[in-house]
Amino acid sequence: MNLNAPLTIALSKGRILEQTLPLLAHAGIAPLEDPETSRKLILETTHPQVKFVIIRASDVPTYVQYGAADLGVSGKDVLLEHGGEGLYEPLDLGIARCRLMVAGKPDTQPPTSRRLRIATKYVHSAERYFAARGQQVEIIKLYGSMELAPLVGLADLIVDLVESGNTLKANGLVPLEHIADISSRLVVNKASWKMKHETVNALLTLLREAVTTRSAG
Ligand SMILES: Nc1ncnc2c1ncn2[C@@H]1O[C@H](COP(=O)(O)OP(=O)(O)OP(=O)(O)O)[C@@H](O)[C@H]1O
Ligand SMILES: O=P(O)(O)OC[C@H]1O[C@H](OP(=O)(O)OP(=O)(O)O)[C@H](O)[C@@H]1O
Repeated sequence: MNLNAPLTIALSKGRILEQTLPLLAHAGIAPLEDPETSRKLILETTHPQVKFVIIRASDVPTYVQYGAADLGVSGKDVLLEHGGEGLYEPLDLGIARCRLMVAGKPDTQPPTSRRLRIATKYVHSAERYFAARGQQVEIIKLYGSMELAPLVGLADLIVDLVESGNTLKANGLVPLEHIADISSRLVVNKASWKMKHETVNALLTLLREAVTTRSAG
């Protein structure tokens, strides 16, 4: 790929990196070191104009919003929380697919003397969802292991990601309501989109092609 401007791409370790690397490989871009084992946070790639920055999944929109990275790959769950300011979201990569759901114990009854308590990492999505239904709830912000909250009486329900349902099942919980289908998106800094349009567009075309080829295969 012929790029006439340098590009920084923000990626997070784990499933996003694992599933994005084959798509980037289609564009001739591969890291020079294994990002899963390297301690480096900035990685050179096989393309002299492209580097990766390796950050937490929930930090990707922030790096891209402020232009510290031109592009990034971010779960729609994270983008819904971030709000999408300063970003374009031109391509659904169709990876890291799951659902954002309300879940709880199968016999959950709404409390009579207080508001329903919802434990979640997804505060904004949960607030929007229950507000749209006219339900007054108390949101309890957690950073992980949401499934524990209903088991120990911290919350009545949780809002979390569900893929196979195994995590819920292992903890005696059931999915109750579907909030949103989630997949990872290519995000682009708005200024980079304008200033480096030709370069960003060249990469976007190749990634779109990789996504289409993979879906067909
Ligand atoms: N079980 C799952 N199946 C499929 N996709 C998932 C699953 N869990 C999370 N995802 C998607 O993958 C993205 C990255 O998840 P990952 O577990 O790598 O990071 P994280 O631990 O949620 O993020 P952070 O480190 O910022 O807290 C999520 O934002 C979501 O879009
Ligand atoms: O329905 P399942 O297939 O069980 O997947 C759902 C689980 O996956 C995610 O956690 P993950 O495994 O990514 O751990 P993390 O939240 O610590 O990153 C999510 O937070 C759920 O706990």
